[in-house]
Amino acid sequence: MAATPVDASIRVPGSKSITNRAFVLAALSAGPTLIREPLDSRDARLMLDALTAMGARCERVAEGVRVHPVTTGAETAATPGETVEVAMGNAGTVARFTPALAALGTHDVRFDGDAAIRRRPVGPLLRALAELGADIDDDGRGAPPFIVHGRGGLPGGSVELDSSASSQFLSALLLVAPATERGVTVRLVGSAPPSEPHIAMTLDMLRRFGARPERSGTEFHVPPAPLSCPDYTVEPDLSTAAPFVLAPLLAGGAVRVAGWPDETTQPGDWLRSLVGELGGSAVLDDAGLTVTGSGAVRGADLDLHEVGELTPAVAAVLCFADRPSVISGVAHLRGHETDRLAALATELGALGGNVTETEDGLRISPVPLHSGTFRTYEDHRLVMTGALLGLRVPGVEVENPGTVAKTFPGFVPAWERLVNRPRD
Ligand SMILES: O=C(O)C1=C[C@@H](OP(=O)(O)O)[C@@H](O)[C@H](O)C1
Ligand SMILES: C=C(OP(=O)(O)O)C(=O)O
Repeated sequence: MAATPVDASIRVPGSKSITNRAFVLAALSAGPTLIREPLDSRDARLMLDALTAMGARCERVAEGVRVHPVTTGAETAATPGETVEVAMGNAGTVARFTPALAALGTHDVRFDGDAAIRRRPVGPLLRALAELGADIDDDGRGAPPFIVHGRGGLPGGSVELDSSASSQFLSALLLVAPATERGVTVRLVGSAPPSEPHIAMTLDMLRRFGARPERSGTEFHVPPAPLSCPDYTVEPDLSTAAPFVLAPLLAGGAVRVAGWPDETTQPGDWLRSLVGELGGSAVLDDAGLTVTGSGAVRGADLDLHEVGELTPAVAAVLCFADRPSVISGVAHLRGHETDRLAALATELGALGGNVTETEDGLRISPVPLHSGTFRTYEDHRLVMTGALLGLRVPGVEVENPGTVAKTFPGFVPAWERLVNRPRD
């Protein structure tokens, strides 16, 4: 079916990855940090709640959020001897970045969350933290729920880490490293971590907060350092922008995304080159990013190892390409919000699609799709996938769209404005 061309200007909320790193670094800083244009979503709130439970004070102010660090927190949420509860929801950033902070405090902190987070990998990180001096009780399961017994500090030191299941393990160690007594040296073992831009983001933000991280290939060193960044502005989330940026490829027309940064460590910036490869055009200027498309999509073989979180949106577009496509390098998506490879193969298949799982990705052979329910497994990015499919397939019902609140509570009205634009 020929879709109605889109023509929209949109603004997406702040980056989840930058917001939650900024909150953590602010909580470890010497003084208060004003974080401007932060994301306000389920994952961001879970992060603020976790930091508050561990003694930080987080104030919503007109300009954004002001975080008063753990060290100056007037009161912790718990009385001495009481176990602090941290709810991680299904937020990878909360699950991976906050346990180390609990080691710095003096309480017992119990971490748990949605059923899905109990299935997401965290074992290699917990083992590394224990080697750096954290006292962690996980009954040897390497999964939530687990308790971190705060000992008032983290000695630090050298550790080997297999971060191939998630780059967030490495980011977690690097983020806490300046607050450790001896600093942290991490030597990566096993296959390369995914999401290299997110590692660059961690190093960049550590520098912005005054730390001096060093990297030599697979070895990282962060010496102890006082952190400070009184004023930090969060970039728009370019991965949240993905469905909007890709919409003109499926529907034709144009979408402008305001505030697209000239330079960024966000993986979503790769969308600019992807759009060209799939047959559209993307122009970055003072107005932001403008993407145009004709509704015709070129197939492509794509290694998404570095930008795995974009896979669900990209897979939707490739279902309408002029030839079969292969997505590779993303075996780790089986440990994301849900097993994304299984979910995409199953749900695209349920609409008539020919999508099969490979060892490390998906093979997508374009065939006509039909109406039906697109199940979303409490995964925000699958809601976005279903929305994209709806541009070309009448009668796609996206199950539980509210789950998109993990990163973009306003997604549904924003998408409706894109799709139901007033006619000229
Ligand atoms: O550090 C981060 O903010 C993230 C890293 C990536 O995790 P993985 O390396 O586990 O894919 C990414 O997929 C996730 O959405 C956010
Ligand atoms: C993998 C993702 O999230 P999380 O931060 O929970 O890992 C994602 O947003 O695609």
